[in-house]
Amino acid sequence: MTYSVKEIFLTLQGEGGQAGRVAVFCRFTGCNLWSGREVDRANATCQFCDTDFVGTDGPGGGRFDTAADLAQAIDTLWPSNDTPAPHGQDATAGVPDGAAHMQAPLAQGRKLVVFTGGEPLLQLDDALIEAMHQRGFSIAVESNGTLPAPPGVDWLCISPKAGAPLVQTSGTELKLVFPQPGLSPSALAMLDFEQFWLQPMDGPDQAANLAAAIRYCLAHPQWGLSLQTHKLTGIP
Ligand SMILES: C[S@@+](CC[C@H](N)C(=O)[O-])C[C@H]1O[C@@H](n2cnc3c(N)ncnc32)[C@H](O)[C@@H]1O
Ligand SMILES: Nc1nc2[nH]cc(C(=O)O)c2c(=O)[nH]1
Ligand code: SF4
Ligand SMILES: [Mg+2]
Repeated sequence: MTYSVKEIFLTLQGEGGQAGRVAVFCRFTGCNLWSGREVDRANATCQFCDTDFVGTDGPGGGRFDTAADLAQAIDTLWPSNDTPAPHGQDATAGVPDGAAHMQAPLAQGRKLVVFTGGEPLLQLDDALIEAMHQRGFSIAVESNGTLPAPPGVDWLCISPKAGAPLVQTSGTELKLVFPQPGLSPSALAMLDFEQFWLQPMDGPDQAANLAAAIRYCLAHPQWGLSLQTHKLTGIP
């Protein structure tokens, strides 16, 4: 399996229930709901995408022939931690990388990779999940929910899109870009997720979308507000 990757970068998770956490982002090339070309946007199933996922020319991007090669490239970006943690505790001290996933999967301080795209479930497979776990990473995924998630994902974020079939109806967090004509939060509220977020649609109507999302959350407390904090802070 060859993996096609737009970019790999270290940043803070900007969105959802893990906002603020340090993570390596691996952005796969390609999506099943839009070609990524501006000439195709108006006819795409998903028309509001804020991301360039075309090609392999971003920082750290490229084609990786094996899961081991891609896992190594991702691991290289995790900051080497030579500063002792408080109280002499290191979350991973004495834990061989191969056994690190026996710890609480999302424990703070653990290595974290976020697979996104494009649509990561077009490429993420068992071999890559195994290779990341072997290196001590917890695995988060940002998906549009049109494809089934493989087992072993530690944090699964599903962001459904109006007009696209929702196949993956369970996960950790459901993060709905809001508003989307034809896809009401009430149609998703009974699905099997631990957290429910409204994320205001970025674009020309961002201010109105933010106000509408806040109003909806205040009236429907099952839902919380997810801000794209990386855009507020100016980080990738
Ligand atoms: C670029 S997508 C890639 C992952 C996957 N294809 C998906 O759609 O979930 C990453 C996240 O950004 C969200 N997103 C994309 N465009 C957005 C926009 N204009 N405003 C707010 N969120 C957006 C998506 O819904 C998704 O949660
Ligand atoms: N900082 C940061 N957080 C993010 N959370 C989801 C993102 C994505 O594009 O999938 C994203 C992103 O692009 N940057
Ligand atoms: S599904 Fe995700 S990556 Fe694909 S076009 Fe929509 S927001 Fe962008
Ligand atoms: Mg993004």
